[in-house]
Amino acid sequence: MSDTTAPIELPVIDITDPNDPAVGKAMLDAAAKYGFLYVNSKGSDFSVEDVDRGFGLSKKFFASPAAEKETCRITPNNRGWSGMHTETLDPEHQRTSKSTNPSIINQTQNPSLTSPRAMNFGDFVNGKAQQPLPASLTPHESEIHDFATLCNKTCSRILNLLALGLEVPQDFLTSRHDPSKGPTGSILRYLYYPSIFSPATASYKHDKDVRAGAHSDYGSITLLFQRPGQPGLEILTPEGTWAPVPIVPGPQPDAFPFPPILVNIGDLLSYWTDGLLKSTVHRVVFPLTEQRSPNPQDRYTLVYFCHPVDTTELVPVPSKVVTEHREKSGGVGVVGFGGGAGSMEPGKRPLTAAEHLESRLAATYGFTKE
Ligand SMILES: O=C(O)CCC(=O)C(=O)O
Ligand SMILES: [Fe+2]
Repeated sequence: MSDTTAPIELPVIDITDPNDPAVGKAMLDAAAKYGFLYVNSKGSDFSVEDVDRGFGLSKKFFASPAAEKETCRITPNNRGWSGMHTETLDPEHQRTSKSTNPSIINQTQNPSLTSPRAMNFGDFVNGKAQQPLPASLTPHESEIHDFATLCNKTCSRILNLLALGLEVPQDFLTSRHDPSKGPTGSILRYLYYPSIFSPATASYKHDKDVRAGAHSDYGSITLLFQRPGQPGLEILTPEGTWAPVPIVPGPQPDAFPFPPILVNIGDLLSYWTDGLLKSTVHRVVFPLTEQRSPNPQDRYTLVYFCHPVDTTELVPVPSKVVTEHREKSGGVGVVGFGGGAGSMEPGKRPLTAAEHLESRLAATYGFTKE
């Protein structure tokens, strides 16, 4: 299942009008077929400057001294900085050696492991981060908060359109993702992947090593901002091959003010819709095209993982589209992690969003709640 095939062609959806049922249908179809789609940057809530500023802050952070980053090392609430070797996204394949013993690969001191450098920001309260910020970012707290707020606004458009496609009350999803109603698991994340030519990764091979192991995301939807000339994302197709996702789709790269925002469905929304919406496995590699480029670049991405308010109960979505899917697929099968919301046992209370997230984080970081 490790062949890399032709790049995948995903639809680009214009979300300027979040109340257009035809757009809602197109959004739902893409989410059900691929689990991935692009949102046209033109109809999003972001200006070119907003996105440039976000990438500028990320670069500033990753260029700052390690001792400064250490002051905000990642904690069990998933906030903070992780250098290499903290995440175990896909322990089977995330290695350079041929060893197949996961207990060896899983050791954080194993120098052959690679994982992205990341900085995670959780909810802001009244514009204030609820976590230590490093010296490089303390003067920029309000800009980081503004970026996260824009992400949440764009997610609201997308969730509104998905609700239209699902034919449920239009605010069914947005009202459950409103951070003013309480803490959420949402995370804004800066990511940095050195190019295969950088000293940190020079011994790596494009066909053996990955920059971020195969995984699915945990939340409802994820926004991914990418820069031209910094490819690497691949998604697992239903045929079991890896398909690269172009940064700018289509024949006219200049058609967009900045590269379209890549959106994908996470495990929670897949669980909530009994697998109708797909939480597609993806990974980040050192692409061959990039290695052959005369000017190979490090890859920086900005990611926003949108989660519901923690206390949201993941009751079955009251959607006839979901019900039809459930009936057609012969009941709820294995959906993400722990079955689907529709397989709730009588008399048992539904899982909350916070419980769903906790179970996924425990699997990735080995964190367990006391
Ligand atoms: O940086 C990327 O391209 C993807 C990141 C990603 O998949 C993640 O952080 O979950
Ligand atoms: Fe991901």
